[in-house]
Amino acid sequence: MASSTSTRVDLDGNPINAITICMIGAGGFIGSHLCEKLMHETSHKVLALDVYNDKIKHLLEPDTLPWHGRIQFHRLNIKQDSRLEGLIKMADLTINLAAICTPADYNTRPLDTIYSNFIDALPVVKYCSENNKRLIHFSTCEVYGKTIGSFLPKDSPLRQDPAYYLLKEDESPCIFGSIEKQRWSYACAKQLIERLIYAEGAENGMDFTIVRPFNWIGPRMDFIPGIDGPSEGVPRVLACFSNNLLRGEPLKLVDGGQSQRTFVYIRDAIEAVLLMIENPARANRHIFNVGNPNNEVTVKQLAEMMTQVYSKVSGEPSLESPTIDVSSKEFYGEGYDDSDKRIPDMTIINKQLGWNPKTSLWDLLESTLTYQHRTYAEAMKKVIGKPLASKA
Ligand SMILES: NC(=O)c1ccc[n+]([C@@H]2O[C@H](COP(=O)([O-])OP(=O)(O)OC[C@H]3O[C@@H](n4cnc5c(N)ncnc54)[C@H](O)[C@@H]3O)[C@@H](O)[C@H]2O)c1
Ligand SMILES: O=c1ccn([C@@H]2O[C@H](COP(=O)(O)OP(=O)(O)O[C@H]3OC[C@@H](O)[C@H](O)[C@H]3O)[C@@H](O)[C@H]2O)c(=O)[nH]1
Repeated sequence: MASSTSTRVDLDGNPINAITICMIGAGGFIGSHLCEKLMHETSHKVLALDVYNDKIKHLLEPDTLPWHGRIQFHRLNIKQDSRLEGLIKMADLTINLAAICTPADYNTRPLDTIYSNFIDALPVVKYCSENNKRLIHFSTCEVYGKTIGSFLPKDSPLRQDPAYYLLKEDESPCIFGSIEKQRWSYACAKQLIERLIYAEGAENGMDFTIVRPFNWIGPRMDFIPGIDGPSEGVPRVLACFSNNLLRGEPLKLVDGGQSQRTFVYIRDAIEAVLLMIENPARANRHIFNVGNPNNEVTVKQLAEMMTQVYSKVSGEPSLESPTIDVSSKEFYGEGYDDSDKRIPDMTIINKQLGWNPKTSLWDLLESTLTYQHRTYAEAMKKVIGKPLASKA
């Protein structure tokens, strides 16, 4: 149930007034969690824009929901829809989440990736700037690319020095591979739109906040191939590994699974976004890393942990050989490349918003894989036509 605005205050003790938010890409993974949070815990209104609404249907129907009238879905493609400017004008704040953001697309559909992450975001920035509207734009940790340390010899002690790997919003360079490594089409398009937004702030006084998510994961992320997405589709790693576990097949480790990632629970990350929404004076003109530096693993370790957790929550024994190595060329095709290591520096978000993530990797995997099992195990059983062991 929404709490009344008079009882909620911002970080400086001022009452929070209800606003209208134009959320583009509201039907996706992050958007669905943000809409849920806004409906359950605030009095803000949401104009939810997307081409799909499956992940927010539970918030839109039936009319008897306590937040009825505070969320309105507009099915539109921002590539070509004259309603966009009007909807941005109706709102106090625009949040842009719309993007192609699955690595399997970056090297195989580089044009769509660049158009989606740069060209299609241009009118959103323009309408916000021209109409003096605040913009929260979703960028990515991928704008950092590779760490400086990755260019040092493998046995160099400097690789252990945070100066060579810690990713800082206001200091770290953006290091991408060569143009034929089309993996970087996404990071490069995101970097250019960040620079454009920053320039709108500097030259035209636009109020903006840029978010750089570091591998946010949780329920409703992407799709399970052959169940609620194309059988030949390749989602992000959480859904790829969930799919393997649901099918009882080995998890595929791209190039041995040696890349490192830090994973943050979606619910923790959404807390950070709500702080940005409700504390504009502290969030405007800032770029924020949002991740959990304490949850670092190699992809191989992630696979091992997910195998253990899934066995616990499903009651099914794990395979004798739970993982299998696959080359990146075989898995993603020509032009794939990878970020070696991603640890967010938390100084700026701590200082401006006092935010810290709370959930350990084990705990977030336990709640997420419980959701995956509950949501997909029965459907998967039908697809692969073999009965699953019931939970002991
Ligand atoms: N999830 C993460 O860990 C992560 C990490 C880094 C960056 N990001 C960024 O956060 C944003 C949201 O990511 P997500 O994980 O929720 O992805 P998602 O794919 O689940 O959500 C994106 C949504 O945007 C919509 N969309 C795309 N193009 C559109 C268009 N032309 N018109 C209307 N709607 C359109 C899609 O239908 C989808 O529902 C993206 O910008 C992504 O680059 C996410
Ligand atoms: O089945 C798989 C899937 C993925 N992987 C590996 O797992 C790692 C993570 O892959 P993900 O698909 O989650 O995507 P990445 O972390 O590389 O990029 C993501 O980062 C931030 C966002 O901008 C995007 O959501 C996406 O680009 C990569 O090293 C990838 O090669 C596997 O080893 N096996």
